[in-house]
Amino acid sequence: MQEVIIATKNAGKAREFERMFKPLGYEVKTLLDYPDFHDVEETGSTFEENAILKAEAVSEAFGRMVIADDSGLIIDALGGKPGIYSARYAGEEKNDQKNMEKVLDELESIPDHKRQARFYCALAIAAPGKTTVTVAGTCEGHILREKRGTNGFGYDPIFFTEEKNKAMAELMPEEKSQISHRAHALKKLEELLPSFVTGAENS
Ligand SMILES: O=c1[nH]c(=O)c2ncn([C@@H]3O[C@H](COP(=O)(O)OP(=O)(O)OP(=O)(O)O)[C@@H](O)[C@H]3O)c2[nH]1
Ligand SMILES: [Mg+2]
Repeated sequence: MQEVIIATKNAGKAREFERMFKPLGYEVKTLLDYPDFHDVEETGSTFEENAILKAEAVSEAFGRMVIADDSGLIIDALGGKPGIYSARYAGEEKNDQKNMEKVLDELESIPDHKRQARFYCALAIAAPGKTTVTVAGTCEGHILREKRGTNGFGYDPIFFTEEKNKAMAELMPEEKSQISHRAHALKKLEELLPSFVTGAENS
């Protein structure tokens, strides 16, 4: 089986990529398999810039094809926040529960019809000697008034998808992998993958 390295330390993302790559014939490795690998600073001002920073840093270190995901939640009533700061919205320690509480507090006075939001995912693919490419996907919905469901990660319990008529955290993993921002972005990346394989991916 071919191996693909995803430059992430986020266990929720890692699970979703494992599920989505399996039918494509790729075994997923992430930075959770290489816990000593340093954190790549996300100093970009867009999702795409941060995805490129992560993919290129890890690709250079491993000499291999690497994919990185930079993603987040964009809430219209908050002028696009938390956006690229989604992981650390309530503080440096990256706490999903505190992030959701902060969003719910900030939206308390916002009526139901003004709670539109979307998840955004930029994927960057980098390989030695190749020009890095990015693709993106989105998933539309709105922010609930309280948490629902226990699946997924991040803001999934407060994000309602009209497409499934459920909170994201109420979806089975295979359902989220049909409609998510990450799934839509990966669909676009799929056809580019073969041209990035370096040969070192065959395990
Ligand atoms: O409910 C959610 N469902 C999702 O499907 C989702 N995708 C992204 N997010 C949020 O956006 C941050 C990414 O920030 P991010 O791209 O910097 O990743 P991260 O710092 O968690 O890990 P890494 O990949 O950088 O190692 C995450 O932590 C989450 O808060 C999501 N929330
Ligand atoms: Mg990050």
